[in-house]
Amino acid sequence: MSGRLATDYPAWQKLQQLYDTQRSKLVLRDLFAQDSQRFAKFSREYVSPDDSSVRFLLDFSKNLINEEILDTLLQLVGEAEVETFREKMFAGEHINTSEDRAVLHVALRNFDEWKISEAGANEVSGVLAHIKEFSDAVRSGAWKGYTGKTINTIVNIGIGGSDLGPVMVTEALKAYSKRDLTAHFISNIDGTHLAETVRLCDPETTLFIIASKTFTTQETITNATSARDWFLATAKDKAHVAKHFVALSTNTKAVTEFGISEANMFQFWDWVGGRYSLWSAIGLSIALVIGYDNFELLLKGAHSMDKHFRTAPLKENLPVLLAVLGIWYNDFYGSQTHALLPYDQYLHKFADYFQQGDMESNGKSITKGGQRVSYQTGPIIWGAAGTNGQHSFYQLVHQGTKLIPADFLAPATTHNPIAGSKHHRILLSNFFAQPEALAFGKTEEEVRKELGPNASEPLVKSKVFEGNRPSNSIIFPILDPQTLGALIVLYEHKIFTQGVIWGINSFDQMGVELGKVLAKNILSQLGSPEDVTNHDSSTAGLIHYYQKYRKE
Ligand SMILES: O=P(O)(O)OC[C@H]1O[C@H](O)[C@@H](O)[C@@H](O)[C@@H]1O
Repeated sequence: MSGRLATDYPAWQKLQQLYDTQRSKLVLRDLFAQDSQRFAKFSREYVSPDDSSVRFLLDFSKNLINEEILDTLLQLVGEAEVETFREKMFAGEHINTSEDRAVLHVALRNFDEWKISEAGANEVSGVLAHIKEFSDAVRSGAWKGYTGKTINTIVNIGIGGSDLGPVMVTEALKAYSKRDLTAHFISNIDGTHLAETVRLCDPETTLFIIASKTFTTQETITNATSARDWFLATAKDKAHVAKHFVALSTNTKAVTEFGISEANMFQFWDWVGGRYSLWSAIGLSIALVIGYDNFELLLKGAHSMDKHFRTAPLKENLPVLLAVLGIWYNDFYGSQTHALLPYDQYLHKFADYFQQGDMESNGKSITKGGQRVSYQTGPIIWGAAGTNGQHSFYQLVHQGTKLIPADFLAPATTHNPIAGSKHHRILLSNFFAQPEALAFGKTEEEVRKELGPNASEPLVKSKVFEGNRPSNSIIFPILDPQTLGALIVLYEHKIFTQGVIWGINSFDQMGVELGKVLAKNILSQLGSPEDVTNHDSSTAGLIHYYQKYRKE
C-alpha cells in the first residue's frame, strides 16, 4: 500500500527474528558442506522468453541465506504488493506520485506489444523510425556537414541520465561500433571538458547532439551554447547549425528557441525518467555508434526482461531475487554499500551508470505517504571493472571490517580472443576465484599449514581470511546488444522492487533540484564581495577566498 513502512510487514519482523537467531549459523563453508544441492537450489538461468539464444546464469548460492530466509524475503515481496505496483507501472498509472507522472520507460521498448494508453506511448514507434532514418543517413555518409563532408565525429552534450546511459552502452557495445565514427561525451560544466573535447573535433565533420529532457539543465545548455559558438567561429553562418546540431528533448519550445529546428529534434515524454532514458531518443548516440538494428536489439533484449519480470513467479524472478538479497544485507546486516564488479572491460562504466540508476532512484528517506523511514533505503553503489579493482580496493572487501555484498558479472566468450583467449581465461579465472575466496576465505589452520611451525603469530593472523562475504555471480555467453539490454533491465527492476518494499518514490529526484537552485543563487553573487549575502560563515569565507584569487 502506498506509503506503508517496510517495518510494518509481518515478514519484515520475521526476517529480523531470523537474522537474530540464525545469523551465527549462516556460514557459507558449513552451508555448502551440509547441502550438495545448494548451487542447484540457489541459482537460476534466465532464458529470454523471445529468443532462447539470449540467456545468463545467476548464481546466488554464495549468499548468507537458507531456504527459510529466502521464502520470508519473498513473503515480504508479496506483503508489499510488489506485483500490484508492477502492474500499475506497466499500465501507466501515475506511480511517480510527487510529480503526478506515469513511469513508462517500459513503453519505450514495448514495440506495441502491450497496450499502454498514456499519451505519447503510441508515438514511440514514430520516434524510433526517426532515429533509424537519421542514424542511417549519418552512418552511410548521406548526411553531410555544411561544407559537404561526411560526419565522422559525434559529440553528445548532456548530463546525468542524458549522458550516463549513452556513455555506458556505447562503451559496452564498442565491439559493434562503426570504427570510423568517433563518439565523444561532454557532461561537466567545467569548461575543461568542452575545451579538451573540441580540440579533437573538426567543425566541418562534427555533429553535436544536445541531450536534455528538460532542455533547461544549466550545464547542458551552457555547454551547448559554447559548442555552438565554437562551431560558428569557423562556420560563420547560423544557417549551418541545422546540419551540425540536433536535440533530444521533451521541450520543443526551448529547443527551437536555442536555434534547432523541430525537424532535427527527437521527442520523448515526461513519463521517461532521466535515469531510465537510454531507451528513448536519448539513445540516439547509441544508434549512431552501433547502428539502428543493434539499438533495436538492445531494446528487444530489454523488453524480454520486462516480460520475465512481469510473468515469472517470484521465486524464479531474477530482478526480485536480486532485490530481496539486497534488502537482506542493507536492512538486516547493516551493509551500507553494494559493489558492481563486471569482469569485462567493455562494462567499465556499468557501476557508474547504476550509481545514478540506483542512488537517484532509491536515495530517499520519506515514504510516499510522507513518513520518515526508520530503516535503511538505497545502498551506495560503486565498483570497477575486474581485474583492476583487485589491485586497488579488494583488500578491504576481503579483510576489512565492512560487509560488502557484490555482484560479479562476466561473459563466457570474449569479443577479443587475443593470444588464443589466454587473456580471457586469466580474466575468468579471477572472476571465479574472487567470489570463492570471499565466501570461503582461508582459516587459521590452513594458514599455519602453509607457513610452517616457525611463522610468527601476527603473520599467521594477518593471512587469515574470515570469508563468509556474500556475492552474486552472473555469467552470460557473450556481451551482445540483447544481453546488455536484459542485464540493464534486470537492475532497473531490482531497483523498482526495492523501492516498493521501502515504500518510497523511486522516480523523483528532489535532492538534485535543491543543489541546482542554490548554485543559481550563488552564481548571481560571485561578482563582488558585497554581493555575497545570506550565507553561513564557511560558505561566505570560501567565496571570498575565490574572489580574492580568481583571474578571469
Ligand atoms: O535531461 P536533463 O533534463 O538535462 O536532466 C539531466 C539530469 O538532471 C538532474 O541531475 C536529474 O534530474 C537527472 O535525473 C537528470 O538525468
